[in-house]
Amino acid sequence: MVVPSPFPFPSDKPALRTEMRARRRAYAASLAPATRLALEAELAAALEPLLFAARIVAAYQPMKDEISPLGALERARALGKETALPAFAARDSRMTFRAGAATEPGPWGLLQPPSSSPPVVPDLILVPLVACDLAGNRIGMGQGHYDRALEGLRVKARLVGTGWDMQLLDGSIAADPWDQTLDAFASPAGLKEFKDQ
Ligand SMILES: Nc1nc2c(c(=O)[nH]1)N(C=O)[C@@H](CNc1ccc(C(=O)N[C@@H](CCC(=O)O)C(=O)O)cc1)CN2
Ligand SMILES: Nc1ncnc2c1ncn2[C@@H]1O[C@H](COP(=O)(O)OP(=O)(O)OP(=O)(O)O)[C@@H](O)[C@H]1O
Repeated sequence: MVVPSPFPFPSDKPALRTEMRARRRAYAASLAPATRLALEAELAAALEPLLFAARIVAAYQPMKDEISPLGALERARALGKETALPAFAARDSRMTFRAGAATEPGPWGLLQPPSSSPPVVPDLILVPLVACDLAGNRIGMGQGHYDRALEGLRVKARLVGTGWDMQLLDGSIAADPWDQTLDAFASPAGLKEFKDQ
C-alpha cells in the first residue's frame, strides 16, 4: 500500500503539503462513486478490531477529497461505542472532541456536534491527514489543530491516521518538535502499525 513518494520529494512541509493535496484531489476525482464507497467500506473493515477494542471513538467530518471515516464511526456505534467529532467554538479556539453527530456548521467549514454536546476524551482517534510516512510523521492542514489537541490526549488514545492508500509515503517527512507521531495508518489496504519510536 506504500506508494513511491513524489519525486523530487519536496524537502519542506509546505511544498509537500501542496503537492500531496493536489495528488489527493486528483486521486479522489478519479474514483467512480461506487468504487469510493467500496474503498470506504474496506477502511471500516480494516478498523474493525480497533473499534471493537475502543470505548470512545473519535473521527472527523470528511472534506471533499478525504476518505470518509463515517462508515467506521457508524460501525463503532453499532458495537455500542460512544463516538465523537472535532469541534471549535471559534476559528482561533482550540479543537476539542464532542460526543454525537455533526449537526451544526463549524468555523472551518465543517459540520460539528453542537456546543451542548459534552466534550469527551476518546481512546481511539482517527486522524485526517494530507500525508504521512512509515515512521508515523504526519502532515495535516497546517493549522496545528490536531498537534495541539493530541498533545494532551495521546497518553490515553491510540492515534490512527486515516486516508487513501496513496497518502502513505515511503520518503521521510521532517518532523517539527510539536508534531504528534501517529501509532498507525488505516486505509482500504489495511492497518499499518508503526514501530515504537
Ligand atoms: N475532515 C477534516 N476535519 C478536520 C480537519 C481535517 O484536516 N479534516 N482538521 C485538521 O486539522 C481540523 C480542521 N482544520 C482545518 C484547517 C484548515 C482548513 C482549510 O484550510 N480549509 C479550506 C479553506 C476553508 C476556509 O478557509 O474556510 C481549504 O481546504 O483550503 C480546514 C480545516 C478538524 N477537522
Ligand atoms: N502543541 C503546539 N503548541 C503550539 N503551537 C503549535 C503546537 N502544535 C502546532 N503548533 C503550531 O501550528 C502550526 C502548524 O503546524 P503544522 O504545520 O505541523 O500543522 P499540521 O500538522 O499540518 O496541521 P494539523 O495538526 O492542524 O493537521 C505551526 O506553526 C506550529 O507553530
